[in-house]
Amino acid sequence: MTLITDVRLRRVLDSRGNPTVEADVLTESGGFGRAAAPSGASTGEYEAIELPPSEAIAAARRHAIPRLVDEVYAGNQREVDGALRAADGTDNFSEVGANSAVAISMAAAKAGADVLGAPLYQHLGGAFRGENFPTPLGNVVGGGEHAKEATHIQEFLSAPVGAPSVSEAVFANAAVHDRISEILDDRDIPAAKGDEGAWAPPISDAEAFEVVDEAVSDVEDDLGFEIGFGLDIAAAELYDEDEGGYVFGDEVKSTDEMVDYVAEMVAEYDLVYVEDPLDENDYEGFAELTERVGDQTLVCGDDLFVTNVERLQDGIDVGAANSILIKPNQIGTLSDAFDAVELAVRNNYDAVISHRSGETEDTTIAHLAVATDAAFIKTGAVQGERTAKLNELIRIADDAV
Ligand SMILES: O=C(O)[C@@H](CO)OP(=O)(O)O
Ligand SMILES: [Mg+2]
Repeated sequence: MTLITDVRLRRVLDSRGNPTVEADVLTESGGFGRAAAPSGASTGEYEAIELPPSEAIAAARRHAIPRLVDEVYAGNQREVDGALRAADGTDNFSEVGANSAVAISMAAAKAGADVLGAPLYQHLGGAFRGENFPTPLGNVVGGGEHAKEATHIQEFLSAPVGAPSVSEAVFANAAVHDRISEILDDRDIPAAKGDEGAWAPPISDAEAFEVVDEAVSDVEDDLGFEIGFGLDIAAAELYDEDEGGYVFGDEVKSTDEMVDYVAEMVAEYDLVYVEDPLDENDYEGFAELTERVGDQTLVCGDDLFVTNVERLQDGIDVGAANSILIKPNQIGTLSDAFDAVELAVRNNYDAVISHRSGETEDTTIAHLAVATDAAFIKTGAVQGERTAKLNELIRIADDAV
């Protein structure tokens, strides 16, 4: 075990060109770890608080760093994360900022791995991890809060569930992304890209279903293994209480209509995954949908659970879903993210480790997915800050990290 001897914080760019927090953690024996906080656009109401990076850095320097330097061992993740929580003193990291907290938490884990001479996934998950790999969910068409003048549904996600290896799965998602641009071209539809590199064409959700279905089938035929697709509806962003439901342009769907719509899409397109199909406060609606389609598809809570064990437990109690999205920056530390995965797994929920729409080159979530033996990882299909994680998964599988 080696003591943390220095924590350095700085502002760096994220993929949207916004500043974010990067942390370096150094140890007595020369260990080093570096990590950066991602940032959401369609953030959940109950997420831990992201402060403006300069404020988060100043607060962490004042409150957190003195509790870590010469006090805590880098390899003891619970102690690192406990010190961060104690330094903050709130439930939601509103003093220190979840962005500073998560950057330090992840950098300390990397320093701990460095000291051991082990890859991060092994330090976090143990000696027997590294055999199973998550299926990557690749965002190939999208809109919502991630792109203007595009689909109402935030993400259409390619899901190569039959891929024989993680590398083939990663290339399959890139091929679906590419095939979609050809199909759009054939239909004379111009398409910009959204924040995560997905195509953001000015088409209806109904047409997007058709296009993605065609692309997925074509690539499935080419590659010879099963590729399905799924959605992140990000329904909290569509929900408007004053309008009395979910706003899809000129049409407003009531909760019952929304449940029917999603259930119909699951049946029609054999969807393998549906994230945030209803508002983040609607446990009941989630439970009704899960009752209807939970044996056919994953119903995943992102804004609903915000990687928070209390919200997850509430969901488990009412049967709200069968899967949880895990985003370390939604809760602030790796220990909290692990606790959420463990509670999920104990209750037969699949964990899906996820990026944010604002990302950096940081690859921690690739290791987290392998360390937790997660069923899926959602980290885009193309674009540098997304491929950083996908390529790291390929390296982990190749024993080359
Ligand atoms: O809703 C989501 O799942 C994410 C990532 O795709 O988006 P954001 O980071 O904007 O919350
Ligand atoms: Mg989401």
